[in-house]
Amino acid sequence: MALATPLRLRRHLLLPAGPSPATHRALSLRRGRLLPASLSAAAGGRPTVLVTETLGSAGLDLLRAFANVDCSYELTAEELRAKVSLVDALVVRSGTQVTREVFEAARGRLRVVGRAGVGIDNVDLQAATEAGCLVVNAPTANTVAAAEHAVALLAAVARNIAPADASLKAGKWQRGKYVGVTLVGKTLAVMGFGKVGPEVARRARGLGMDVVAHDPYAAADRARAVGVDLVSFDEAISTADFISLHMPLTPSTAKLFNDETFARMRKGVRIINVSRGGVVDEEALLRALDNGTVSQAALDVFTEEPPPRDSKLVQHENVTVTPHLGASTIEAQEGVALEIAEAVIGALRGDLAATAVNAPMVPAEVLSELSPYVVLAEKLGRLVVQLVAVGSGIKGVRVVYSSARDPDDLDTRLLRAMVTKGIVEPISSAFVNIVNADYVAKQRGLRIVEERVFLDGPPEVPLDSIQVHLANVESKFAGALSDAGHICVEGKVRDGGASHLTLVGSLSVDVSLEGNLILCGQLDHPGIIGRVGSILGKMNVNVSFMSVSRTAPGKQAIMAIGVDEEPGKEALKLIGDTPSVEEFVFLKL
Ligand SMILES: NC(=O)C1=CN([C@@H]2O[C@H](COP(=O)(O)OP(=O)(O)OC[C@H]3O[C@@H](n4cnc5c(N)ncnc54)[C@H](O)[C@@H]3O)[C@@H](O)[C@H]2O)C=CC1
Ligand SMILES: O=C(O)C(=O)COP(=O)(O)O
Repeated sequence: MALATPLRLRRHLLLPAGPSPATHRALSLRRGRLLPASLSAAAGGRPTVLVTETLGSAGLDLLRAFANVDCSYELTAEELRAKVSLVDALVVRSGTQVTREVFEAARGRLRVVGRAGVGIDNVDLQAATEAGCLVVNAPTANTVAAAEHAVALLAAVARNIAPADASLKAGKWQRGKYVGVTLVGKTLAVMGFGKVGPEVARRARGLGMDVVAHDPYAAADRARAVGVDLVSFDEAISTADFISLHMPLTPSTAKLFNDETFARMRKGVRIINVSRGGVVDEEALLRALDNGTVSQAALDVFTEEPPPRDSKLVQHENVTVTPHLGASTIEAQEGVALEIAEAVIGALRGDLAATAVNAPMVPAEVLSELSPYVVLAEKLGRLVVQLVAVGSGIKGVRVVYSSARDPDDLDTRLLRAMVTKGIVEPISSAFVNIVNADYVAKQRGLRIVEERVFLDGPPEVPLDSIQVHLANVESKFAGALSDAGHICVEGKVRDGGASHLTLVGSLSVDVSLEGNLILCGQLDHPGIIGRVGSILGKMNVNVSFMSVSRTAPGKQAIMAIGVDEEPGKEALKLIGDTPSVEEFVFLKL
């Protein structure tokens, strides 16, 4: 649950990387680097942020200090699609539909969607994830504004403020018509007890109301702390005089308030909705208003916004409406604008405020600790996929982490994402990042299984080694097959954070994973190392590392040679022709 000080809750994540123009390469998580360089530094230009709805000025100023900001309000869907491929980030409120078509039109450039507010029902999260586009929101700065608006509407309906005001302005003086009801002693059901719900509950308690709440995911002790009982949906709606809605619009809350649920409410109930219009079946509400089940409703939100001019619901004499004003206070708008500007800038830089909606969040300290292993994981992925024989599809990937850490203290999501990135990117046009790694793996039918090997010892070091196994595939390098017949590579992080290859198949090696690698499988005979070394020397290929391992003297051996340059065809042929060299493979890291 986010707290009231979101700016201090900075978390980090690997920035989404997508297929993008060269000038935006800087954003992608480049091999060998944990965090992407900032756009401005590496691309020689500033990122561009498109803002499609009014945003508090302090937030705009913050964005402008970091990026080119294009404020284009009231764009048509077509205009938005045309602009979105020219920007790195998009900042919206509830009035912009960020659909799958928008992500498709972005053609990989759009990296971040910032929702300056809470509800993200106007953003197609699945499409964002598939596109590797991060979605962040500003979930805390408008909480109080929304709660105050709900309470304002609650009091307004109880005392007929809106119709009485209209009547007097129309020249009438109808004191008898607008007799209200008191709030003291009445029961309010707060539906949804996240951030706004409790604020409404607290205020309603202050007005002398009895408050119950329903939220399938809320903790009872949190509710009790504000003097509220958490009750079942049925109990809440059937005992309340007033019902205030504070849940998100999701497939399971859509039209939750319908003919059937209205029928279970107390006759004459009053309903306040400052959440989302879609949680109410508006036609059913109209019927309930007409038959008196619901005596009054106060609506800030509508299924379609703005609602049609002739909407019977809006025009209904027992309905009080506002045009989605819940978050519209000066203070809340300054707050969300700052909150979202911070989050968007952080995400463009490669770190993230604690408000990612479609990506795992990794605390900064965890990220910093895991950073060398993140690099290693990607390199092992790249290595292992190059060992697969052409035409032998990969299905199952087993990643084995050896560690003395308690499983709860080792967050492997990042590592899994990077193994996936390493495996998928060399063999496809897909760009993989932490947002879309699991999705991309699933799409490609890659089943990634993670296993832990528990080591004794002090848990200061997060990991001893990472192994990547590919089962049921043929290898172009027989020496990469383990005794179980899997392609297997293992790596460790050595002092100073360097990635090392420590196992190929079932043979231990020790070679730094920098530059490129030649693996030779040979019979362990004298002179081979020298011969291969001199071939490379003659061809001007600098050897950075060499490691040899054998099953037994005179038997099968593997030579792992790190090389700075890519050897030419002739050099590779000469290596292959070297007596006793049975096979070899050149691998790009
Ligand atoms: N009208 C406006 O301008 C504003 C509207 N909102 C809307 O208000 C709603 C609440 O906002 P927050 O409290 O910040 O969100 P939140 O995410 O903190 O809380 C929502 C709560 O609803 C609960 N919930 C989910 N399904 C439920 C169900 N079937 N029945 C009951 N509870 C359920 C969740 O467990 C969660 O605790 C959101 O829809 C948001 O978009 C928020 C701010 C301004
Ligand atoms: O934050 C929310 O969920 C809201 O509904 C506020 O919407 P708005 O930013 O005012 O369009």
